[in-house]
Amino acid sequence: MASYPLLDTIGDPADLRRLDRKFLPQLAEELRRFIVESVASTGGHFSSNLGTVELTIALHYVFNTPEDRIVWDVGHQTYGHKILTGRRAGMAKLRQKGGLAGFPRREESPYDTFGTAHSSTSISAAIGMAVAARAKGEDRRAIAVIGDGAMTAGMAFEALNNVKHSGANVIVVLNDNDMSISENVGALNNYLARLMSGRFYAATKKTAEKMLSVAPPMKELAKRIEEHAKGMLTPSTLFEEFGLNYTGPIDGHNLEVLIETLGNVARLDGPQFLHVVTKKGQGYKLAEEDPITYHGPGKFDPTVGLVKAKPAPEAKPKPTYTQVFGEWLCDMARLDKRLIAVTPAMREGSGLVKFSQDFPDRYFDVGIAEQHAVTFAAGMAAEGIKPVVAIYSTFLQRAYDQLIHDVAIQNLPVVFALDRGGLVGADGPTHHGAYDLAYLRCIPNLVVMAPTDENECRQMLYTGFTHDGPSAIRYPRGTGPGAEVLKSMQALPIGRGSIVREGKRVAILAFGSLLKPALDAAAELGATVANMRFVKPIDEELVAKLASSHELLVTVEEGCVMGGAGSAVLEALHAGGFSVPVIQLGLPDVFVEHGDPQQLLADCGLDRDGILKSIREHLSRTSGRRPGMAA
Ligand SMILES: Cc1ncc(C[n+]2csc(CCOP(=O)(O)OP(=O)(O)O)c2C)c(N)n1
Ligand SMILES: CC(=O)[C@@H](O)[C@H](O)COP(=O)(O)O
Ligand SMILES: [Mg+2]
Repeated sequence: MASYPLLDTIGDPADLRRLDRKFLPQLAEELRRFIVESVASTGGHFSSNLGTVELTIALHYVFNTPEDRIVWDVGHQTYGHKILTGRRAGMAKLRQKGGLAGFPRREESPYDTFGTAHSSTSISAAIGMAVAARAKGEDRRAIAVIGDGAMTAGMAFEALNNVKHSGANVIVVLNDNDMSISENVGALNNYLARLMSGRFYAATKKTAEKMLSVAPPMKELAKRIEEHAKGMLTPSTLFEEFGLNYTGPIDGHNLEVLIETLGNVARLDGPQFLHVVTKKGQGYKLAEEDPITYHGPGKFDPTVGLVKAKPAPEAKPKPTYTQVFGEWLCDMARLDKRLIAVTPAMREGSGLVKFSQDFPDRYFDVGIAEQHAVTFAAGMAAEGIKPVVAIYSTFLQRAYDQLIHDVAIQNLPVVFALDRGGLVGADGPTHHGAYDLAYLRCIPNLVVMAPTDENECRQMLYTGFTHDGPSAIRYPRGTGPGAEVLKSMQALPIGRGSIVREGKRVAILAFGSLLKPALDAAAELGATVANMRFVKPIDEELVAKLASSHELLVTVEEGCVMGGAGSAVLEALHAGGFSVPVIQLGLPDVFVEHGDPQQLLADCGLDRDGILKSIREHLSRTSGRRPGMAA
């Protein structure tokens, strides 16, 4: 049984701050070891958490948390923070139903000062907290801890642009590990590399070690670090142009330097920018060597590391929808030279690794910059290119105006390959693709498709690509029902669904991934089932046909009921003058928590039993019979 003698004594940061500094390296070793053991047993974000062990300890050691507010950007790197703030036991149920969230949540702890998970919000929030403290006459600091990947988003620069003007005394700590999920990209990344590899970093590191070796009184040390750091920075850095006092870069794994420098920075007036250099995966060799694979692994044996699951020889492994997309993209690129793929920093998650290798000149990772990704694609489409934007449903929310203003109004042929449509599971409410059917179908010119299986996904991607206007194909995280994926590609008739099961009295109109439970429920009821395929344009003819021949229509979608695909059916019925009763099944008007996706679907009544229950309760209510009786 692993032992953590020092970590066992830390119930909260006050305990940490009572520790003599000489014990902090041991605490870091125990915390890092605990993170390895715990995350290997539950799965979760791994390499980013190993990289922030010392930084987390130093932040809680120097600042009077939770009175001083730490805002973690993205927040996937906060397991150490959660462990040191009294939630170590909760790590056993990390990202499981009823367990700890994988990101900071205000309702989870007073130390989680701001809910994050979508990147690049921390500086804005910290400025807000600093201005609030000043307005309330409270003496507290607000510290944003942001990664170099998160720094590539426009929102981070909107905040930097405002910080001096706001008068907010924020401290921005850049956790620079030269990685996003993939390798970080863009000019800022190169700039940071120059700051890191130039004379600044080497000199600071050497000086700090020299200073520490003579161990002068701390006050003297702090003063000399500050002078030295100051003295080096002849050319002002980009961050000083924004009005922040830049310090660094410093070694983010050296607790002494971190504590001294943070303490020093904390005492300086005006907005501060501390550049900290860390290694993603620090302390676990396999993650240090491959921080991408170890960014968000499932469960694994830490003594062995992640091993590729060997499928049983006879079993043909089911491809994920992401893999179906990635394969289609390469096939389509070979057929049409106009195709260019764009991703906002999600190469692996969106299935673009192979495409990036096979078509490097037609592959663009724009960094965490969804707004730029969409309008960049629109610019290409305006010039006859056929861009495919691979983007998670939840992250497209960041570029909603660009979708409308730059793509749809101009009716430009951009294909949105919307991965993670529906409930994603462990990442929870910030990442569920819950709203895309609603937020997409109200946009004119946009064709919105939801495949019911892997082959239909491929055909819909082709349909979107050959359509002369914008289109979105939304598919869920993970695998589908296991349909054979035909290599041939056939464009589907736009706006056409079809009846896939003939029945009577009740007709279930299924959209996307929930066709399977709909069919299972229909088999029990003798109901009709339609695969609607298109959320927009909705197949009004099919809706009218079903309304004219059934007593009850049931719409089923893995998306919010409010404004979703079912609402499109209601609108079609109303326009056609039908008054047939309709049950709309989908995600409820609440933020669905994190947990196992199948369990979450069942909790939302979107599995076979849930669909059956809703229909039977309706029928018994309307026919005066008790729930539970056969329809
Ligand atoms: C708006 C948004 N887009 C994409 C993501 C997906 N994402 C999560 S972490 C990450 C990389 C973050 O890099 P960095 O800030 O450097 O943190 P590190 O993982 O290196 O610690 C990305 C792209 C996100 N969380 N939010
Ligand atoms: C923190 C973050 O936003 C990403 O790491 C996200 O968790 C990836 O999600 P998938 O695991 O679905 O690719
Ligand atoms: Mg990084």
